[in-house]
Amino acid sequence: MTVIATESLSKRYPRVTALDRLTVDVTPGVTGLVGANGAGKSTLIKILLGLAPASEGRAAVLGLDVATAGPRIRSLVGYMPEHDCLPPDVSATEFVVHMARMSGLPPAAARERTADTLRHVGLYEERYRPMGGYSTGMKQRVKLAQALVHDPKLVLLDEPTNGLDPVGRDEMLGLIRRVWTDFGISVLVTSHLLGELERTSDHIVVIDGGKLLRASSTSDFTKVTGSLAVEVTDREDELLDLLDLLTAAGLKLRRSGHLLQVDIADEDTYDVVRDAVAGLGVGLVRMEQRRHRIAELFIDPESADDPAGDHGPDHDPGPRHDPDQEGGSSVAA
Ligand SMILES: Nc1ncnc2c1ncn2[C@@H]1O[C@H](COP(=O)(O)OP(=O)(O)OP(=O)(O)O)[C@@H](O)[C@H]1O
Repeated sequence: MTVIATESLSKRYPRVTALDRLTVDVTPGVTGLVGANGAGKSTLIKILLGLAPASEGRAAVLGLDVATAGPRIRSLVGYMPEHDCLPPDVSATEFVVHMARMSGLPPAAARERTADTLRHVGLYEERYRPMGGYSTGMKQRVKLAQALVHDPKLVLLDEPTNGLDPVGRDEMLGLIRRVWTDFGISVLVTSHLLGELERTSDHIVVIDGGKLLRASSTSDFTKVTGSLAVEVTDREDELLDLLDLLTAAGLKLRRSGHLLQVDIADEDTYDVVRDAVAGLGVGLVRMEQRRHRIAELFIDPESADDPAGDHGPDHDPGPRHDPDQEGGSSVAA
């Protein structure tokens, strides 16, 4: 069963091709749509809601054709827009009740569902105050609540973690995960940060320049690109002992000079490597988890015989560190 299916979907503006023959299926659960700014994420969402026509190709949401069934789709789907769009003089309760009424809920049901969804997103006393005085995190929560209030089958969340600090981002990602696990509402969530979507999503779709780069389950995704870089001091005998021990422990690894790149099989991999290093008394220079880089998404692991060779010890820039976005690896250049 698919909740979203697109077939050779294109959207051309006079100067830009925002979507370029995108064919992708999204199944129930949480799906992360990741791409740099301008990759075409918001354009895709607008087409899926039936708010913008495609230039070519087809798309269906919950089995409904976006070209003909826009109003029906919008009654079954919740949408959280990217930008700040909340009226400052209105309280969260008033606003979400209004959105529920717009979706066709009768007054009593609208009030009840509003209270439930605002509770779910963690807004309590503040819900009666004008939203102009809210923090970014509170505004994002109200935007999530209004997307959920009419009990949709699917929600489309456009950059819900935008502008949040690391704690706020983790809380938002936790809420999003629970939209699926607690309520069974499927989620398509966009971000330019691959790392944060990996933790939240069952599936990941990566687009770049409007084209599909990759679509797979998150576990396949991390299996392919997750690796530990282990750099040891230049004692060849120690290095060989470590290689033997890790291979005997069933780990897959590649060697490039004094750098071992160990595929992360599961959460125990780190401990196995650490214990082996400690047990042998090998001099360890560094050990760190390689973050994803968008370039790596192009590498087919079956055909790349020595990925470590591309990023040898002298060239490996190490994990991408984005000071604003701690904990996530950015796919933006
Ligand atoms: N109405 C429009 N008219 C012309 N060009 C547009 C329009 N909307 C989007 N674009 C262009 O289409 C491309 C894709 O934009 P889109 O907003 O879908 O990207 P995005 O992945 O959502 O990025 P962001 O996170 O920055 O919004 C961009 O080059 C953008 O400038």
